[in-house]
Amino acid sequence: MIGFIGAGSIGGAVITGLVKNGFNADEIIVKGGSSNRTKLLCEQLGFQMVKKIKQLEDTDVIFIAVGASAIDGVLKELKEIASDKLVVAFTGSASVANLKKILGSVKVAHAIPNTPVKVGAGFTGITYSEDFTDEDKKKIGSILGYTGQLVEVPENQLGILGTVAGCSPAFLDVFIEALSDAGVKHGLDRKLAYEAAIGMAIGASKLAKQSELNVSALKDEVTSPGGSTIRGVAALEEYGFRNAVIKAVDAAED
Ligand SMILES: NC(=O)C1=CN([C@@H]2O[C@H](COP(=O)(O)OP(=O)(O)OC[C@H]3O[C@@H](n4cnc5c(N)ncnc54)[C@H](O)[C@@H]3O)[C@@H](O)[C@H]2O)C=CC1
Ligand SMILES: O=C(O)[C@@H]1CCC=N1
Repeated sequence: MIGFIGAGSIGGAVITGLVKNGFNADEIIVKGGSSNRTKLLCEQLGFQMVKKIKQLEDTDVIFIAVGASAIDGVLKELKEIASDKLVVAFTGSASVANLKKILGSVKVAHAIPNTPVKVGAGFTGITYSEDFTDEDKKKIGSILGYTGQLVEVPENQLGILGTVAGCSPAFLDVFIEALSDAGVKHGLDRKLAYEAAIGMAIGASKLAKQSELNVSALKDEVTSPGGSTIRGVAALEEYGFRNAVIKAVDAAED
């Protein structure tokens, strides 16, 4: 059995990704917050819902998906039942050291998933406490593997990995929205503009993943000499697109 504390944006996305990609909902117990969001998700997915953290006693892995203001209270309650469990916190501001400070000898991990976990196409960075065995890591991999890629990194790289993969779905969404707006400005139907922009993002990402060429060379393949694309690329440079992306990552990191 696995447990979740918090089923908001990222908790709900991970639970959805698990169930929609074949993880048995009967093996998931969720302790949600005060809104009825967890209840609505429960009606869709069919996991077990509980009101108190101590009702997660029969689980062997617990995922914490609450924000920074709630985590200390959650950890203090969790400590009473967590001694034999693996605890993974998604909370951005958490750290292995801070988790250990409250949970003591409990094995803990800090992970930053991204919202595409919801459709099994996520990218999750994870750092384990030193006492995690290979078997423990395999167990976490066998669960989060249902939601996409899981990559172990040292904790000093988890923050920036979480920004590049975890915050950036929002950046890409802004790009897709802007591209669609531009299509509409030039006369495209709104629905078709979204379909074209999203279809392009999926296709170009698939090509970037599968091709032996790097993204710079893939860009070169689109820019015909004297053609329209290179004029668009030059305009992106003129308006500081590349620098805007770097500044967005700087801002998220700060
Ligand atoms: N949204 C995202 O894409 C990602 C978020 N994170 C991190 O995950 C954390 C949560 O973020 P979101 O899901 O976006 O926020 P959210 O506000 O959507 O979800 C937090 C949930 O925790 C629940 N909650 C609060 N106290 C609780 C308690 N005592 N017991 C049970 N549930 C409780 C709230 O009701 C809420 O539904 C943040 O620290 C964030 O940095 C990490 C990776 C990605
Ligand atoms: O915005 C946030 O703080 C979280 C961390 C990664 C994605 N969302």
